Amino acid sequence: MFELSQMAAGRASVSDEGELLSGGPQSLLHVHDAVAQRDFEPVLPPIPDDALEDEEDSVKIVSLVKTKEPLGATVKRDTSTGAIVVARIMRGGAADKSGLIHEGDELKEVNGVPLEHRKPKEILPLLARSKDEVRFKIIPAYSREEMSTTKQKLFVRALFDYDPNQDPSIPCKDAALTFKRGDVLQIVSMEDDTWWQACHLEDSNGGAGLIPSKELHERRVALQRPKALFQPQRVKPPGDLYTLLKSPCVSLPAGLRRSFRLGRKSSWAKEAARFRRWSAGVHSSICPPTYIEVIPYHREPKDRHRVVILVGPSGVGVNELKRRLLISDPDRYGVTVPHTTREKKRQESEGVDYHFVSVHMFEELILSHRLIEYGSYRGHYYGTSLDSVHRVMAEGKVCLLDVHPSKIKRVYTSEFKPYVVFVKPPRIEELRLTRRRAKFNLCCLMDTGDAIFLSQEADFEDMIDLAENMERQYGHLFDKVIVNGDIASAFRELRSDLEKIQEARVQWVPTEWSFSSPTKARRSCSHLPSWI
Ligand SMILES: Nc1ncnc2c1ncn2[C@@H]1O[C@H](COP(=O)(O)OP(=O)(O)OP(=O)(O)O)[C@@H](O)[C@H]1O
Repeated sequence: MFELSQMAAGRASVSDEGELLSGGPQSLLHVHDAVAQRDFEPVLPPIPDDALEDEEDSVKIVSLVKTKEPLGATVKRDTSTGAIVVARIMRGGAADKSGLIHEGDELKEVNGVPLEHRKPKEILPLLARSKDEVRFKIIPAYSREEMSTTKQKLFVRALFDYDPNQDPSIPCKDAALTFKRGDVLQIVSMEDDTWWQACHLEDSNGGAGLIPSKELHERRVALQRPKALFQPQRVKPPGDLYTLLKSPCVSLPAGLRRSFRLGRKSSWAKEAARFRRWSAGVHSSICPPTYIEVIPYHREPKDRHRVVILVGPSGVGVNELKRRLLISDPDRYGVTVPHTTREKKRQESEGVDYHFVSVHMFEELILSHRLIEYGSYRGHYYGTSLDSVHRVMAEGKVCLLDVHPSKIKRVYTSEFKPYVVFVKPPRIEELRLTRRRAKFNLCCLMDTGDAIFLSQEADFEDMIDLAENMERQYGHLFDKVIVNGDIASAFRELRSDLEKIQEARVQWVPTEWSFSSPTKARRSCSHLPSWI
């Protein structure tokens, strides 16, 4: 490791300052004497003979003892002045720990060798040549006070995967941080607009690494997006569909039987998928998911469980996963009972299958904003109320909610603390294989007794397209993505993830939940305060 041995240029060393601050009145007198005798000063290396007169105030000589650990700094040439400056100090690295070299500092000399007219790559051999000690002559960029005010604790959850080995523009691969979507990172520096520095939460002792800044990632995604526009066979104007989508009853009721949703799928859902493809391609103004600011949440045993929201394109397997969770642990998981205005069937029970209400009562629920989502089917209303979620939570169960992602915002509050799982279809080959094996493509029986035949290939493509659009539009709200290829593996992964969440000592939740309740989740990056 490089260790600090001395610093110079007429300043007290860090440890001297510490002593000055820690004493009482006696110490103060002692310090006064010491200052009067000027014996507080560290032993300085001789001021270089060639130091310019006007540099004396600002030049600093820093000596570091050399060990095997790298210095943890990068240098670059300032294009306007030609000077060699410290481009980056890796947090937790040897240079950072020394506290004596900072970003923006100008390097004048290394071991007495002037750096004027040298290229950054010529500096490494100079460092390598030095044996026990490396001595830098530096013109500091900032005072130490300025530096300390810029440091804050900021935690974010990454909303995309990052592998520096796949990134040709990373300034230094070895200095980069690999992360996966969902990882919580501590941001330690945002001074650079393009490359931030962060460390993994579980690795807070380790050094920081470079990660793409929010702006950089957004720019990159925006550059990739035009590809979507060049798929002529898939881009289709919406026609009459816009009118349909503007209708107040387009959202999917939660807790409804699968057959209802499948029936819906064969009618407007396919067109909706095409519309969304078109609108996403043409009006791609939505910010891509980057990082969301999070804070720790320490769940107390008396606290209610977080609501688990399962979302995904129709037919992907949301209901199947929900069903398996309920069967696997009925004491732990519960589902809401929906409201409907249709007649009760003979075998059905009030409050078990549905809450059977009048149209007037249903409209009251709509007007009082007590419904998370609602829709109409064959002339009857169906909907899921906030109260029904409360009821499941009050039983001490984890409420499994299955809503369209546009409705997540209705429960995106500290009251429900939703944990959102996005169920995603696998690649088309696996989707074909697994669903054909399960004979899903052959025929689906509706609760009316009608059999509908699905045009399998188009459905698979629509499902994948819908999933992509959902992820693009609502990805910032997803805590977990489960790819539902093999149903048994997807279920195992989901169950173990939910158990981990419930048992975790600390959970990371959006910062905005700490400000108000209920809170509105906003999609636009520019408006969401915790979206950085
Ligand atoms: N991984 C899988 N492999 C094979 N079949 C699956 C898989 N996941 C789900 N299925 C089957 O696909 C069909 C549709 O699943 P499911 O009803 O859960 O979809 P959904 O996402 O709830 O869609 P909808 O809301 O339209 O009902 C069901 O018959 C289910 O058993």
